Amino acid sequence: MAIHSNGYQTGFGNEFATEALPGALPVGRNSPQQVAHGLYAEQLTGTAFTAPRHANRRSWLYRIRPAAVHGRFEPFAHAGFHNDFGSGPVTPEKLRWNPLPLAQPEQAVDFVEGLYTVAGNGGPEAGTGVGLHLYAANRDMDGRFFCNADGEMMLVPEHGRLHIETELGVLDVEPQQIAVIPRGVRFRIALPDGQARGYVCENFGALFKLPDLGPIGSNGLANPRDFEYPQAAFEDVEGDFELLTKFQGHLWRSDIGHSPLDVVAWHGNYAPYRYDLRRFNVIGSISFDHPDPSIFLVLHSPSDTPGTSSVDFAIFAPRVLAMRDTFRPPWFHRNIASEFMGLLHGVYDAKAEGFAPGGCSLHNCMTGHGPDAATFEKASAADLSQPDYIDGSMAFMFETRAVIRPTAQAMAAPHRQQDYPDCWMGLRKRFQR
Ligand SMILES: O=C(O)Cc1cc(O)ccc1O
Ligand SMILES: [Fe+2]
Repeated sequence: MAIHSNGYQTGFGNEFATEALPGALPVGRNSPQQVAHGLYAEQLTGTAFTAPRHANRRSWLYRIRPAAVHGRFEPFAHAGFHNDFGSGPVTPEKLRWNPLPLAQPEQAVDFVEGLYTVAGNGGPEAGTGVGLHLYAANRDMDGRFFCNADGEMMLVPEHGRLHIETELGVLDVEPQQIAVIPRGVRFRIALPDGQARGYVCENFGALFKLPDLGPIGSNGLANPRDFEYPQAAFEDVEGDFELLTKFQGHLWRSDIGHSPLDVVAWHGNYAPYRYDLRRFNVIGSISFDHPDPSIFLVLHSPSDTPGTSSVDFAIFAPRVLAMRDTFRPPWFHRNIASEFMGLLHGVYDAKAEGFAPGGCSLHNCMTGHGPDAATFEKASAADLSQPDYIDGSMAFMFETRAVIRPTAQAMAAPHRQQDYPDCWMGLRKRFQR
């Protein structure tokens, strides 16, 4: 069973129209008395009906059976994937993890089974915050579909491609590309390389959007036309399938006698999309000093406080550092925001070693951090007459307004680096009167 991509349409949040069978989309109305080809019309809203026009997101789906047609929900156990970020004490310690081990051949694990919750804040009930998860999988979702009613999901592959079949069409992504699947959209993931590993940000707050550019002007950072949305693609298949739904932090299952990937045509602006991080137009200092990493913002979910995001997704992409009389890597700092980082490729410029592709780190609110001792020694003696070319490296950060709470399983994980804080202990006193 596989649905092939019918290609993409471009432009962040555009009003798209796509049909996999000619004539399937109604013209001039959304809900005619009879839809062509005997399809059902169904609306999917991602914002309040009355959200301002510029922020309003909804799509009309023309499908073989409405989404309501499936068996009864019952709880589905998945101990590793949840939104239980706890309410007790949370350590201010600097934390780092080695990559989650790849799924082992003796155990077949699909994308959903392979989800592992590292940390998070807020939750689906609060309607703000994030769930931060990893995945490690080695088999296709077979006869199983997934849907997240708690938030949109940003998938950030680090190893292996993902073939993501959704109700609205297919997204193919490889490491250094991301996919965003809107809240409520049903999907199935196949692994063309047989192995996959990466990160997931589950966004409980406002939908991810592109940042305003202010004095940067009308171009730069992630450009809207580089966001790709699928053309409609469907299957007409019956069988004994399973629909898993994440609802209020827990998984539920129901039988479904047909594939829910049966949307023949759709139109609207609420749809899955992909973006290639290598298309990010990096802007930085061309005189002196290292700017704040907000300059590297790809997408953000705003909070109710102007200028303060619920979550920012920023990337550290290949770039040239030519600043004069400047300590070029990230400075030492303590921030009000909390920072969860991952590495997709290469070496991150603030950490000489120990931060591996597939690994992650957490520096919470006001926790002092910055370059490790080896990076500091190197960069404070570097020859600044030449530019530094940061090539072949891609790191990212989910930065949140609220403190990020690591899960009990992440704190106890064998792949947690217990000695991580030691990487700063070699920063000796340099002071001289
Ligand atoms: O801690 C980090 O490595 C992320 C980071 C990078 C940067 O360039 C400036 C601030 C910051 O938190
Ligand atoms: Fe930081």
